[in-house]
Amino acid sequence: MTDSRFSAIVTLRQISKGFNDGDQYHQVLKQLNLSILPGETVALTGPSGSGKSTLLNIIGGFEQADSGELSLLGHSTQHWHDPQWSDFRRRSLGVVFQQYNLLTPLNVADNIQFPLSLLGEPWNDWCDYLVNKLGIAELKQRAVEQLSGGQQQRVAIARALAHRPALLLADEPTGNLDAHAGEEVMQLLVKLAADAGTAILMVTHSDSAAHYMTRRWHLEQGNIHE
Ligand SMILES: Nc1ncnc2c1ncn2[C@@H]1O[C@H](COP(=O)(O)OP(=O)(O)OP(=O)(O)O)[C@@H](O)[C@H]1O
Repeated sequence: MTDSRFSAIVTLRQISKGFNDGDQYHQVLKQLNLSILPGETVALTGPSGSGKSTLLNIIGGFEQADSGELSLLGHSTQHWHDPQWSDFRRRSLGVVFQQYNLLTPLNVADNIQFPLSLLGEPWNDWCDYLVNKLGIAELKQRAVEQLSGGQQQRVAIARALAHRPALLLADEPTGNLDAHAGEEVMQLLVKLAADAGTAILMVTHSDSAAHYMTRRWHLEQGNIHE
């Protein structure tokens, strides 16, 4: 599915999105033109309700824009249906949420291997590297619900990067952690994504988390200010 000629991982052209709020129409995203290059890291900031999650959801294919064009890995998604979106997500997308969203019937190792198992691939040296760097190698057989929040977020990061996706979407990844654990998680996230060659788009309300990214998109009243 990848096209060797593409230069941007994500390209938005004139992307708009709005919602009906009672009898009022509220335009959340106004004709946005944006792109993310391979390996770039972008913090997406803005007031509550400004549309950060909506933009992330559009890029991940979880919501549709009202108009405009989204291209991923050099392919227009205009005519994509479920199989194309599933293929993109399986091969090229990792996600990290504030609420870890780990698979609770599975242990740590099985959670991390999950994206690889969808591709028919086994645990590999990269997975060992991830768990060692994240300090969770000793926890591989543990049930995820027995772990602390910081440990669960480390497992979520390993799972998101196990298949070395081109793009990681993160929504408030340090939102549930104390300041110290949040700093540690951000340092690891940035280092390991760089090792994997993964670009990051991260929604955050935290200035200190945003500083770990090389670019910042500030979303306000439907427009992005960089
Ligand atoms: N499915 C929906 N139906 C109607 N309105 C929606 C829907 N999804 C989002 N909205 C509205 O769009 C606006 C943007 O929401 P969004 O969740 O993207 O903001 P956000 O910047 O991520 O907010 P927060 O920082 O509080 O998480 C809000 O006014 C929200 O109420």
